[in-house]
Amino acid sequence: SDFEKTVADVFSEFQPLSLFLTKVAGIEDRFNNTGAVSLKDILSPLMGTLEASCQFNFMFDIPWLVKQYPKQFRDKPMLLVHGDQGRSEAEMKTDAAQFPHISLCRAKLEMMYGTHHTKMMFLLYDCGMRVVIHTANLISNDWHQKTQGVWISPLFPKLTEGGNTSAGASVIGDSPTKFKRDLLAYVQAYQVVPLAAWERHIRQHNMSAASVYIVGSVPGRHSGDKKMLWGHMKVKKVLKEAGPEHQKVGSWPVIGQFSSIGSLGASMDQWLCDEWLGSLSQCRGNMGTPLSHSKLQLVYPSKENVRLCLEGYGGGGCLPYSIKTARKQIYLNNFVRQWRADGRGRTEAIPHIKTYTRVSPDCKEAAWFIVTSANLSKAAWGALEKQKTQLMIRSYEIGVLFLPRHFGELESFPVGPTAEEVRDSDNVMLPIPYDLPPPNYQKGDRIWMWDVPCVDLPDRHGKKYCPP
Ligand SMILES: O=C(O)c1c[nH]c2c(Br)cccc2c1=O
Repeated sequence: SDFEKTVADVFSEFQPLSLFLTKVAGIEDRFNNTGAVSLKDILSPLMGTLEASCQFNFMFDIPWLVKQYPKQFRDKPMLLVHGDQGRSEAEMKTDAAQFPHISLCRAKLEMMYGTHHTKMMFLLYDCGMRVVIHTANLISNDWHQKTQGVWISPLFPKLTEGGNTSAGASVIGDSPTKFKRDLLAYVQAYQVVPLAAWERHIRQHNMSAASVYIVGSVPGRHSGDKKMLWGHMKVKKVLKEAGPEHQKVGSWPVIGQFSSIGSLGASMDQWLCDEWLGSLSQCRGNMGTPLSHSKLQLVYPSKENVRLCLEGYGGGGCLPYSIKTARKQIYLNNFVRQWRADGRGRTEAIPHIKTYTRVSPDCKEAAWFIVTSANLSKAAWGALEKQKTQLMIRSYEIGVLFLPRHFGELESFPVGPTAEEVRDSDNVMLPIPYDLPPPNYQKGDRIWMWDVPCVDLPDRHGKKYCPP
């Protein structure tokens, strides 16, 4: 029965996609016992005997983070990769100073408004290493009552012959999706000394079992063939080369789901529908016919979704969409859908997860799926400049793209509305985090903005919302 399941059981039940949600306090056990992990689960000795780890993230509570490691691993070297500058970097150094096994590495952020959003773990074991790509900050609140996504890699064994074998251009021990090549390119883009050791660890492991694509973003103005390496242009490239056929999926809707929205331009045709949707609606054999913007659905919590969530209005604190930005892009109201996740028991767990997918009109199949740190913003996905010759990205982001062809020559993923169906299915099934189709906003409801008071109706704790 469920209560005896270990994290090793939970992990093996959800292969080969290995796509999990985080556990949520206060919901029925069945929604946490299958297809869901905590940070302690991920770091458990049952997943491997840790020698060292590297944590990429945006927000860190270092004393809390240390306590998530099992006691026997609490002195193993840990590198924290962050983007903090000035005072917040000083605070981080103070927090880290009390832990001799922790060192810090600041990612360069030379583009205005760029952030180090990437949420990734490198876990080096005595017998191999694992990569975890997820959406949660390393603070207690992000792992308590929110919906977060986690992809956990297979255990990558150490390469036998001669270790790092930097065989010139090609990479030894890579997968059909070039996971290792692209992960190395991402790590190398930081150009910081502390990551050189982790680059070597990656080189020394056989990652041929990785069946997902890396979709990363690194700050900069990327041109030439580097233009297709990052952000939405990487997605476009992969979908064009290896995505499902246009005649099968060409009319399917594209669904974006995220926890924040950037300034996307005065009209939908400037970036959202031409450039960004143009990349995410790519498929093999596509003759360039753009997807009608009536097929774009954007899942982002409404005010009522926040009011009724487990955390009450406070849950909106991680949905930093400002009225200043919202009033410049009212066209978004035509695309937004509610967050509802009854199938996973998480309708009331605010979505900090970010996912992007393309599903059939009957909601039974998915053409592809992405879980990533990237919200709906130009800073994260990139914006083409100079007559589309360069892709300008402000932030570090990372995610993974699942294509059906790498999971048994499938043409599409059957969609699993509940974790039990995915667990019990004999064939590959996509554990979709939210209900399909995403419901429209109700009349009188509005998009959540974190700087707009809510004084008409109280939340479940009887509180109103009066932002500072
Ligand atoms: O990378 C992330 O996950 C996040 C980035 N920026 C945020 C702001 Br600004 C305000 C509140 C929450 C977040 C957040 O969660």
